Amino acid sequence: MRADPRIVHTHLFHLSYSNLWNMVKDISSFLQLLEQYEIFFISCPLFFSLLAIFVVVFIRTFNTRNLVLPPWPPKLPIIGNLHNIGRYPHRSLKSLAQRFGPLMSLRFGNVPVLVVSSADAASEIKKTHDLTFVNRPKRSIFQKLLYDYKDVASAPYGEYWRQMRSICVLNLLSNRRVQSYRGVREEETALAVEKIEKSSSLCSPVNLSELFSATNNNVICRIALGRKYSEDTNKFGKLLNEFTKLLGALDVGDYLPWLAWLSHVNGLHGKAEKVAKEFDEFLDGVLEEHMNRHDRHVNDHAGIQGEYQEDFVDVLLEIQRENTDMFAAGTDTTYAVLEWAMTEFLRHPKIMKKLQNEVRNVSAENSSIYMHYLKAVIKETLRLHPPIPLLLPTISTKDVKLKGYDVIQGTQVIINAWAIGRDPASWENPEEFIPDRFLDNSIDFKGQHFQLIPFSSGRTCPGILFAIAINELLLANLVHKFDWSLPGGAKEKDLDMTETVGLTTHKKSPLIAVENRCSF
Ligand code: HEM
Repeated sequence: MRADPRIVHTHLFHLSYSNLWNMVKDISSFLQLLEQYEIFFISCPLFFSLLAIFVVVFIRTFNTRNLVLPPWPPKLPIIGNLHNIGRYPHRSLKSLAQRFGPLMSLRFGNVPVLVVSSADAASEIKKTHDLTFVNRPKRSIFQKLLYDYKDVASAPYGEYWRQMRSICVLNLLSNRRVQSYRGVREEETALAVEKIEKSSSLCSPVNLSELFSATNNNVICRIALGRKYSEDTNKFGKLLNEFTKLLGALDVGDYLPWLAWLSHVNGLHGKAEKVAKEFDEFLDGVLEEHMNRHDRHVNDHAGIQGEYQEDFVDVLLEIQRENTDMFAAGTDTTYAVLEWAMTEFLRHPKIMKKLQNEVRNVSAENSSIYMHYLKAVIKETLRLHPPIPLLLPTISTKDVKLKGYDVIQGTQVIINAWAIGRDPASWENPEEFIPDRFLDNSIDFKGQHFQLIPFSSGRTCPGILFAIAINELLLANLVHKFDWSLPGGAKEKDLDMTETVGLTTHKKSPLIAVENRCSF
């Protein structure tokens, strides 16, 4: 099918007065965004002289090919559509897609970008053209933080990635492995419940965000690194936090290589190098501890099966150390689900009651099989609040036709899972939190149903089972043992739903709740 000839890419600018005004607004939000990354000084005269030179180069570059590109919003010289990203890219891109369609062509600096905002289009990318879009774009921050793209998440598709990925899936995150971590999950959940009981006995509010993050960190550290690092909780937690924040930071040099120096001047690269070094030192300590433990075990138990239990690092030690950092991907994302689920419960007490009825009536042995409503609640939370709303970007390795449009080699692909989860074409009352919508169908998040892809599809997340196991257990325990309310008699509508900025989205202000009897 031939696409609408009106969108043939022959003109550079289509500016009406109204979209000129929108652009002015967008540019001011772009400047705010830059300010956030401390590069507000780009307004220096040097920048504007370079700008003039590149306007000419830009226009020449764009007018060379006659391609049928997906519809696009107006672009600015040099920066293209970088000003359209806004503070919350998943929200800004959804609004743009409502005007320009589920396949939208943008340009971030020099880089062509395809934004995908419907289940149907995502399925084309992830199913039909999976191999064309399986690679990740190179990003200098990833290079600095992820051992020159050696970790599973950023490694280029190929033999090395396949090996790392299969180690992950078979040895660390398989169903059998995840089952074997059950004891750790249960112990840490019991400790979390104990903490809440203590606070409740004094009628003190509970900082649920902090509790979820700490419990999840403890579970992951015990499984991944062999022990808790709670004595270093603040240090390790802060480091992880900075690590994930940096992964989501906008590095202008990735899109405009001639401006790469800005990230040196504004300290972004310096920060990345510092965090990478600190992470490295932390992991050195973990590895040394493991090697000593392993040697001691071999000496003490020569040939006898002892209590020594292999953790992730032991397995990874046999291969390479670079992959330990993938747990940064697991911590932040997993606890975000708990935080948003509890937030939605506090806004929808009837839903919390319905889940309580279910968990209070199911026996412990059957719990994971029969808790249909709990599973529905988790799906609904992932639909409305996917922890990585734009998934991880990929890049096309060759020119390809997609629904009649040209996608050129080197195009970065952003799949807006957040927008897809709220698409009225797939969901009735898409903005409402209604777990019941999952009770009479088999829609799941494992990558087969493209209307719900918080873990992506194709090159999907290998940590799904791991994440769901801890989420189900902690959530079930929290509503089984306690009745929750907002502190000080606050109403549901008072709950602040503002999100954090970055690769993963959390609630910006911590979620504080109290037991019902202490709410006034
Ligand atoms: C609710 C929790 C989680 C969510 C929503 C999530 C989501 C994602 C997403 C969207 C991707 C990118 C897939 C793509 O677009 O290509 C990803 C990749 C990945 N995740 Fe997760 N994740 C979660 C938990 C975990 C956990 C617990 C682990 C490990 C313990 C983990 C390890 C990884 C790894 C290693 C990758 C890279 C896979 C590859 O590129 O081959 N994730 N995850």
